[in-house]
Amino acid sequence: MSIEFRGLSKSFGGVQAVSDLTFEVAPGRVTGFLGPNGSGKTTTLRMLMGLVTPDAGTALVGGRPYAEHPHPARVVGASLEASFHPGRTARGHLRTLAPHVGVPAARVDEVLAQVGLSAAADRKVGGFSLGMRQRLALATTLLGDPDVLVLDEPANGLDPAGIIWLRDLLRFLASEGRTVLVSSHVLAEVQATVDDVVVIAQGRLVHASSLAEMVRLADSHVRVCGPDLAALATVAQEQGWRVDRRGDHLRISGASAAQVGAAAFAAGQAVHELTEVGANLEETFLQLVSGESVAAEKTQEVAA
Ligand SMILES: Nc1ncnc2c1ncn2[C@@H]1O[C@H](COP(=O)(O)OP(=O)(O)OP(=O)(O)O)[C@@H](O)[C@H]1O
Repeated sequence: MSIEFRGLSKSFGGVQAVSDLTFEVAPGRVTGFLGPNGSGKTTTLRMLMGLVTPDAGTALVGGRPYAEHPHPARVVGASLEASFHPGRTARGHLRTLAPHVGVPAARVDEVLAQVGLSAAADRKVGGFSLGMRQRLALATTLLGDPDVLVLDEPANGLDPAGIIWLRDLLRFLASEGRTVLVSSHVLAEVQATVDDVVVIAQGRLVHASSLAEMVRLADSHVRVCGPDLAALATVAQEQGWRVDRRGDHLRISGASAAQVGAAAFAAGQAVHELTEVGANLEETFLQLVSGESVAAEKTQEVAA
């Protein structure tokens, strides 16, 4: 079940929170919805869930507005409005929700186990850490076994082990064919989790692609040195890789260090240095959201 945003706009007083936003979120993949603080992520997700009325445009899940699904909570699990009564236990909180979602009480213990909260099931939520609250919020979204998960900053408050756990869970849920949309203001936080990225700034779309394509945009390359740079350049060009000569080394794009090393070895060319220079994704992300022209031009190339 895909999510579709078409020409979505919303302003609050004089503030244009979301402006003519159009993008799609595919099933079976984890999509990162990224943008700096105040860029309009939460407002967009709230419009998807029918909590805010757009000034223009549509936000559809599986081809219709969220509220028009016969059992909406069985279709979309969203962590936007997660609030817990501090005096209630984790199990009690989920048991209260179960009838509204339309699932039997037995489902509660399943989702508590899924998020690693079985041992804390009968503890009061008021005493929960931020990470435990995040897990409970996730349990809430999973209650209706929905096809679509919409998670607002789910990694907030999780420790490193918790972040790895969340990554594995989200990847598993996507592998089951679910649509997983995860908002974050830090690309690095979701980089290892997401398949696709949607970046917004000041309410506008600035980039939408697979993560792989964004890595290409970030221009990762292999740095190679050797006694005969001209011969090494010819070897790389024959493989169809892009080669730039930079002083005492070559910068080769479109290949891994292993591929460059193997090609040089096959051609009998000595290599003195072979370094894979990782894509600086965070820098690309910051360029995108600050609207720097270089990144914008590159984005248009990708879009074309
Ligand atoms: N109910 C509201 N009334 C007035 N202004 C609002 C309201 N909701 C959002 N805004 C404004 O709209 C803009 C976008 O806010 P939004 O919360 O959607 O951003 P965000 O990308 O989710 O930010 P963050 O990462 O900080 O959560 C901000 O300028 C915010 O102040």
